Amino acid sequence: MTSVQMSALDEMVQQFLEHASSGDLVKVSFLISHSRHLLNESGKQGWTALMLAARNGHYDVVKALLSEGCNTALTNRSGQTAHDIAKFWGHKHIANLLANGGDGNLQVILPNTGATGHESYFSREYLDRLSDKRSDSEWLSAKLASPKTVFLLFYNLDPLVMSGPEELNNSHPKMKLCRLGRISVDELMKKSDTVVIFLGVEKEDHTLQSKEEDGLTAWFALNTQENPIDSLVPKDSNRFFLKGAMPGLFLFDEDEAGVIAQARSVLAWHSRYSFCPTCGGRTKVDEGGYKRTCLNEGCKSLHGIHNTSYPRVDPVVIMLVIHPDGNQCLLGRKKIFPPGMFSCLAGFVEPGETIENAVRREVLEESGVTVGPVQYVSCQPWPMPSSLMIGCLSVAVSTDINVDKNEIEEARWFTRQQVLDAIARSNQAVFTMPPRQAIAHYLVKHWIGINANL
Ligand SMILES: NC(=O)C1=CN([C@@H]2O[C@H](COP(=O)(O)OP(=O)(O)OC[C@H]3O[C@@H](n4cnc5c(N)ncnc54)[C@H](O)[C@@H]3O)[C@@H](O)[C@H]2O)C=CC1
Ligand SMILES: [Mg+2]
Ligand SMILES: [Mg+2]
Ligand SMILES: [Mg+2]
Ligand SMILES: [Zn+2]
Repeated sequence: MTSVQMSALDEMVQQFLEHASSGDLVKVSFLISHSRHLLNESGKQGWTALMLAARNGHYDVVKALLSEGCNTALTNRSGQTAHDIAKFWGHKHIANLLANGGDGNLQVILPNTGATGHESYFSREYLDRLSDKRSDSEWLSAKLASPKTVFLLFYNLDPLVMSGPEELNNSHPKMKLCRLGRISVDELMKKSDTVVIFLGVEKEDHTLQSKEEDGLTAWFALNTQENPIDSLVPKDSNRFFLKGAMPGLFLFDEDEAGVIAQARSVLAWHSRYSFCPTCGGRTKVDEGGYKRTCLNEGCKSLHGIHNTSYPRVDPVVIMLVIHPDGNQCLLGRKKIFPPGMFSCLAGFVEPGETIENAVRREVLEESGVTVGPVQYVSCQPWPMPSSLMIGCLSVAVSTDINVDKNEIEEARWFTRQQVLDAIARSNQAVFTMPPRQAIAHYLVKHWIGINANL
């Protein structure tokens, strides 16, 4: 090698080390992609790029160097590894990343155990779904005729309710579902456009009464296209259809919220899928309302398993993104949110996508922030119309925000103190939280709980 070539190489090493030291991820990545041998090169006093990035707290550069497979065991002339250096200079997340070979943030910022067992609003299973009875038409007919059976009525997906005696949040009356008997819905059951679905049986009611009667109290839900209030018997002026999903559906107790989540999602599916999605033919309702079977004998949907024949559930990821410093979180607001409210970012999982990748993609699309580790926390059925909100915590590896204005009006990093102020609704609060019934509210509180121990 000539001295000219030597000096060109030295210069490249020098530049590479400088970019690592100043945290220029783009240039570091570019140089590695052209000259991988640079990864473990050292400069003055035996300092490598990894050590320099660790010294100056450049998390994303350290992460990139690790992912390229750089040697973490190298020491400088003082005998320090990059891990020793990060620890010494107080860069806790980088020290942890180096100690754990790439996923260190999980230990520092996220709790050791992911799933919390938290019960979200809309998630309580008040009824036993008894899915094996859905295909037992004799049993279903007996239950539909029984005076003990409970019928819930929906008109265009709005539930029939009565105002409860208690007040919620001082502004909204608490709602109760009207539990109708067979006689009240007799006329409606005869109408061809009324959809009836079997919800399940009351759980605590399993005592066998006689050989003919199993003693189970069954619940069904009906949806009608025309306002049936005048045909209900007996007349009761306290009953009304609760219009719109928000905030109406948040006003029930936890038992009824769970029943509504199940009933409304299945009824919404029927109202949107009256015809066969495969051939456009007419369908009939089967399996207690949990299947629509195509009436066209030649239809492909009659052979094999077809998800078009069953009620759909759309998975949505909803995530609280934590800043690499562990003390801020990323929240965004859509135009339709009430003024001042910020919430977790969320988005539909796409076909062929993992939960983790959906979290990373949606956060990047909506805010421009890159996410590293992702951890599942808790989930929530969301019957508007039929999503499953999959709640995650995740850790950002970049911090610049670049909002996609089509989806989000604004996104910001909020400090722990700002979040605490918002939860406490203090005068200092710079934003308002989503309501307690939304999983976003829980995710934020969950993070605050974790951080309190840091
Ligand atoms: N429980 C909670 O705390 C929160 C719940 N949400 C819910 O999460 C859901 C998804 O959040 P977004 O930000 O709207 O998702 P998103 O960020 O994926 O954007 C929504 C857009 O994606 C498209 N899209 C893709 N797949 C879709 C599907 N299966 N159904 C409908 N649209 C689909 C549509 O163009 C839609 O406008 C919404 O239904 C929203 O109500 C959102 C925030 C908080
Ligand atoms: Mg999106
Ligand atoms: Mg979104
Ligand atoms: Mg999306
Ligand atoms: Zn068909």
